[in-house]
Amino acid sequence: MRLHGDVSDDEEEGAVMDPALLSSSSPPAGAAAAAASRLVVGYALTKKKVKSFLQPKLLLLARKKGISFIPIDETRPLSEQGPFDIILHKKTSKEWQRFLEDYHEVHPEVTVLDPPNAIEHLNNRQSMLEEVADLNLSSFYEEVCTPRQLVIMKDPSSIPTAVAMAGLTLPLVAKPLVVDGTSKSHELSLAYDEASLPMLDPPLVLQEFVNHGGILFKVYIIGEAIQVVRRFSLPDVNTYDLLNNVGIYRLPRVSCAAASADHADLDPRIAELPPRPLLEKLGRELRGRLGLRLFNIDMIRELGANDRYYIIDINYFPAEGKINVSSRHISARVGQFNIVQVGVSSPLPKVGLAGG
Ligand SMILES: O=P(O)(O)O[C@H]1[C@H](O)[C@@H](OP(=O)(O)O)[C@H](OP(=O)(O)O)[C@@H](OP(=O)(O)O)[C@H]1O
Ligand SMILES: Nc1ncnc2c1ncn2[C@@H]1O[C@H](COP(=O)(O)OP(=O)(O)O)[C@@H](O)[C@H]1O
Ligand SMILES: [Mg+2]
Ligand SMILES: [Mg+2]
Repeated sequence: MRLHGDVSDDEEEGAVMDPALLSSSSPPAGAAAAAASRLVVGYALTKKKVKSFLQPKLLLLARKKGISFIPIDETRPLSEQGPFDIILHKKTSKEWQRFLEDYHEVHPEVTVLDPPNAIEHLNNRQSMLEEVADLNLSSFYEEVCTPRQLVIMKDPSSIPTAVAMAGLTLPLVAKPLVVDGTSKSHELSLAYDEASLPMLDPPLVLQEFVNHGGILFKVYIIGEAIQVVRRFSLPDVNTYDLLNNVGIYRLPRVSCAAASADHADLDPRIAELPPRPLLEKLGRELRGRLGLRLFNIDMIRELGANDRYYIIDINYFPAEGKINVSSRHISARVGQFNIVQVGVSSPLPKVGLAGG
């Protein structure tokens, strides 16, 4: 049963080493490897994700801990595969969601990472940020909010009036409303003037651009573990830019392409990481509210307001492989399982400051 609507594997480039080949020294024997394991993780991921996440070092380390990763065959019933202790997935189609929920009804003892109905919240740029508004951070000096934004479902000609009614301030970042793993869902634009707004293509979210010194914090939350890295972001927009630019500007894939800024020579007021206790509280709150254990938060600090942070994006099961340190350790604890301690060297591609 080929599940439609996913970013199908056939579209992905490149051959991928089947991790099951690594789970035993003898010829590939997923079942035998699984039988010898303390913990069996079935996974349903695109080839791109397998390549970026299930790196050989992770698999060998997991194997030492008695953990094996077994690919799920989406053309066969899940109940005929396994048995699994954990199912790890990043698939968005409705068929897959039903497939997994039916299986989990029969096998409630299997940990699903993460429940599809929880992941669904992050597939929409409005619902993904709704929980942020209700965060209880009263015991913190810092403020964490989201930029003011407006959802436009259709009728581009209505955008200028809607923006004026909402009192949004230009420039505005236009983002596709739906996030579905395709590159189209990452096609962002920057709108400088009201007259250009009808050129946008709904459904979209229009979000006020917040100057933040060109540095973004990517906060990875994996179970109770938290890892934060700096990335180059879009440059600030000043009054001169606003007065001398009109139109809609397509933005590059900043968060994917951005190189690490962890070792860049930056103004400490811009580069200083958010306070650890704040990130830990954010992690706890959002894990509980979103019902997720594998996600990351894109966070910026308002330029000149050292204690005001904005969460602008939340991603499910993002590319941990881009966490930049010469080697990184993430300990992921899920429920009663301690999945893996990951030590992987992951040099980052060097790119210039994005955004031009
Ligand atoms: O949204 P931003 O902040 O850009 O972060 C993206 C999203 O998490 C992507 O997932 P999605 O497309 O589902 O939102 C993810 O693609 P994968 O999950 O396919 O890896 C990218 O990984 P890389 O493309 O490997 O960088 C990661 O950089
Ligand atoms: N409201 C905003 N203010 C300032 N910069 C923003 C804003 N929204 C997005 N950006 C910049 O654009 C990048 C991509 O936006 P994001 O919402 O993370 O989309 P994606 O899901 O494609 O990563 C961010 O990493 C940040 O650099
Ligand atoms: Mg992002
Ligand atoms: Mg995103």
